[in-house]
Amino acid sequence: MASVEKWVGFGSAMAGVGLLWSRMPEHVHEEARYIISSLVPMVMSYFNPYEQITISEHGEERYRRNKMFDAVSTYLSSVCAGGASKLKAELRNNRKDEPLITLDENQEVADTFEGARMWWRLYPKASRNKGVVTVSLMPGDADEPRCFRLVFHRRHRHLVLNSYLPSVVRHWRELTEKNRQRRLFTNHTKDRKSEWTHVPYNPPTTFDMLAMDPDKKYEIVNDLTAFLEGEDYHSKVGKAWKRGYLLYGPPGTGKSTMIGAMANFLGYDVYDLDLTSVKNNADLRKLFLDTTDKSIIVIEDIDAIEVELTTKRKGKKAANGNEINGDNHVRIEFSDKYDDKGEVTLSGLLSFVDGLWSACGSERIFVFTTNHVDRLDPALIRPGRMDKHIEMSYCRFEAFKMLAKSYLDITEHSLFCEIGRLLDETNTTPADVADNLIPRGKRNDEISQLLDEAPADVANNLSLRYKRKRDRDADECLKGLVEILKKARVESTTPPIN
Ligand SMILES: Nc1ncnc2c1ncn2[C@@H]1O[C@H](COP(=O)(O)OP(=O)(O)OP(=O)(O)O)[C@@H](O)[C@H]1O
Ligand SMILES: [Mg+2]
Repeated sequence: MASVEKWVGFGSAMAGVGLLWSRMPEHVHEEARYIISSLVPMVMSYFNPYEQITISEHGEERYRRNKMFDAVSTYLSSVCAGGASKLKAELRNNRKDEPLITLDENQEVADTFEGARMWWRLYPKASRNKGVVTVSLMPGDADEPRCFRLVFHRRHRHLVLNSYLPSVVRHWRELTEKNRQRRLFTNHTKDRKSEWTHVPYNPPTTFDMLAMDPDKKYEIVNDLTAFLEGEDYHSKVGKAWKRGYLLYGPPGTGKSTMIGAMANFLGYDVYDLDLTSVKNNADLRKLFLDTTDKSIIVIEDIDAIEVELTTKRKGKKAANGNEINGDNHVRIEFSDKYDDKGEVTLSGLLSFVDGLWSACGSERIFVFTTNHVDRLDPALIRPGRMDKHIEMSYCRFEAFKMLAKSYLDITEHSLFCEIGRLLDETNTTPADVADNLIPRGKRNDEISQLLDEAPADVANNLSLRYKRKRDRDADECLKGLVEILKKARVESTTPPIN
């Protein structure tokens, strides 16, 4: 009975409120509605202990990709996609045959971080105005982009914002760095503007395969390692984090091969700058500013580039006394100022190597190559400008042994002594030696791959045959090399007939 009375009382109270509401003026209604609508979420959140963070595929500027979205996507693929029942697979454009596994839309996965449980869900693209036809000039403008939603208990808010999300980003950076497809850029002119285009870049050479004096190689690898770890050092001494290498030596001694080995060692992209298609210093500056950090900027055959440069000191002499101006090879000349209207100047180029503009961007390696170091303008090679001058020289015995290991898979042979002597008496390039170490028929590295993949009994048999073939190849190639070296020795000692 008491409860019926209570309900009757509640009903008449509500009727009273309704009467009061109907007598209120319209503007009071508006205000009351506003207060109620802002109170509802507060009340809801009081009872709902979960909070959420939305990470949209596009940032505030709608056409810029939100890197946090990519970070989460990569993180979830590697860390907790295994818990989801629907995944997507995609093959990336690099040499690895591993598909990239990502979370499918509307899938939820759970993750645990420092004991806190969180849930991720990928929401698909949604139409912004359901049932309304929108006309947009921009593709995708009518859609809400895809987004990840992270839900967690509010007591973990601090942990999520200060530790969990930063760790997701860190994880993403490490993974992308490891799996990144390296690129080879080159500049060209389009609509009278210089720009970079690129192709995937997987240089085949590593420092192990590079045939050169082992001490010199060790020194270069050490130098690059110190560079990689040099962030603190460079900021402590106030130097831009960059390094310049000048590689010089005759054709075929491995200068370009060394650049590939450097790119492999550092994991950097390579920008191959063709100065002849750069109009002026302003163009050059734009190209430099368009390069990314962690890159090698290469100018090959710098002595041979006929860049018509604005000259303030015509008739200047190079270190060897050659007249630079008018010389067939070197037309890089001095300008004391930047010349944006005219053409590329040496000072314009050097301002990026160690001038004002060199501080823009970090972790850059500059590599200049030349066949004629003596023809270069002294300004280009003065001490401190190019940090290291590396001579790539003719093939001697130590370098030959590295080539024999890479090409023939041998570390000793009865002809080694004779070859060593002949190499000392002739000036043969590693390219020429390497040319003579290529066996006919199936290549040895292909065979050793077959060996890896074959079942044990087949492999044993193959292995014997492989060793016999390798020895035959080595005999044949080394005998051929001896003949070639003997011929080269005779030619080098015979005076030319006038
Ligand atoms: N030091 C070396 N170690 C291993 N292979 C080498 C070496 N030098 C040359 N080669 C082989 O010879 C080929 C030509 O060498 P590379 O293009 O690096 O010479 P380069 O010094 O850049 O010549 P150029 O001055 O003409 O540009 C390479 O593809 C490589 O196979
Ligand atoms: Mg080269």
